[in-house]
Amino acid sequence: MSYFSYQNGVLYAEHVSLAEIARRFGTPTYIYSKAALLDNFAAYDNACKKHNRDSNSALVCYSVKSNSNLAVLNLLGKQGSGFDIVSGGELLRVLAAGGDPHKVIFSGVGKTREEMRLALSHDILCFNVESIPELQRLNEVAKELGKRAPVSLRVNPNVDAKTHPYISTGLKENKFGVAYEDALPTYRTAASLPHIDVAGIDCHIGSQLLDDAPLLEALDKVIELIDRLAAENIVIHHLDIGGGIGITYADEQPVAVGDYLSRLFAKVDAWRAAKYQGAPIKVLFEPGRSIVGNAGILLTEVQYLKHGESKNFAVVDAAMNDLMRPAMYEAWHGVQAVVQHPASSQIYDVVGPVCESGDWLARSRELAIEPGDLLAIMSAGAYGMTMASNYNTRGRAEEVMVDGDRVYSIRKREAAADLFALESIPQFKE
Ligand SMILES: Cc1ncc(COP(=O)(O)O)c(C=O)c1O
Ligand SMILES: N[C@@H](CCCC[NH3+])C(=O)O
Repeated sequence: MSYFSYQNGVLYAEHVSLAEIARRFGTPTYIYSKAALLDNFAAYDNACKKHNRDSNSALVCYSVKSNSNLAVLNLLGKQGSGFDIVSGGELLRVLAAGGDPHKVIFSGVGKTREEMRLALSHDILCFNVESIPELQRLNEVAKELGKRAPVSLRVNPNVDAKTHPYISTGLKENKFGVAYEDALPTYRTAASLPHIDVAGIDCHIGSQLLDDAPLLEALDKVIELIDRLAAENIVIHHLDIGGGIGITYADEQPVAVGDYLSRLFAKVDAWRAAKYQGAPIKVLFEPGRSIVGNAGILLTEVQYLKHGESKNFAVVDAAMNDLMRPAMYEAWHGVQAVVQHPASSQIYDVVGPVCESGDWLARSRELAIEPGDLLAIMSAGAYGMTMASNYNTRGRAEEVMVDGDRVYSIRKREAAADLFALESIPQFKE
């Protein structure tokens, strides 16, 4: 199903015209489709059910960093989703959205004591620990609270995810996880610490993966480790394979979530049957982009058309502070005119008002546009609003959710003037 499509020459989100959204909510505005979010989550959920997994034997822990809007978290939580967090702030957002802390896993290389306390006090499902010093710190903090911390080690399987180097995380040179060779001794340390409970094993090899072969290769390596740990009586109760499945930005053809999960569960089931008399192991997933990426777009208005010496620029009212991906990774996002009209087309770079040459959203696109026209920046639901900043003292975009023929604001626009009002003005003495 297409959640964003043209009807009589106007681009719609589900059954609401983007022109109407701009009129009601202004621009720039992130627009999310509720149906897309539900369908994308269901792709995981249905594949788990198809392979006879219930919530005790499989759990989707949506990766909050990809889109942490409270309405999005609330919607997914109501579908039974757990959450993968990387900060105390993300835990507070999950709680504010009504998410279940017992379904929260905490990833990240730099957890502070305060964040550990917060997570322990809410009895989260598991800490994905990334180093021995972190393990020791967690043991101390759990001791202070009179608790035991459930732990997975994030193992770095040294598998090439074949994605952009900035979003590849499972190689030796990446800062993430414990080296594969060090995993056994690190588990021995974990098992010896009085306030640590070894619960699982975790890996996450990168993002925007189009093929599941590297994920299945990582799974093989994780399985091998679990067997070696079992030989030492260190029992692993869950296996977390991370997130990483990609989406279509241009013409990429990512593996279907259902196919990937089928192959993964087939491997897991065959292994458990061969080595553990069929005793199941719980499988966790940490998807972000594949749930929200194509469920969102960024709506912006053309302010000026500027014809430079060698290029034409469409200056719009969204910028790198709203959508950082093009500036940061030279990421490609589709750009569609909301109203198709007969103006003659030209090749434009779509740029924002921020004072950086890197402030572009799209390059060399053929567009038939005039000042005042609306453009939709496609596939912007993941790592869009969550990576936004107030650079250039710009306010933040509005966010709305479309549900059939209804649309509602899910975050009040923050104008630059609001930012100013938040700060007290310092008094300088002569
Ligand atoms: C630890 C961890 N889990 C899950 C994710 C979500 O990844 P994706 O959005 O590619 O599914 C990320 C981001 O890459 C991550 O770093
Ligand atoms: N922010 C990245 C993905 C990072 C994944 C986090 N480990 C993107 O926009 O593609």
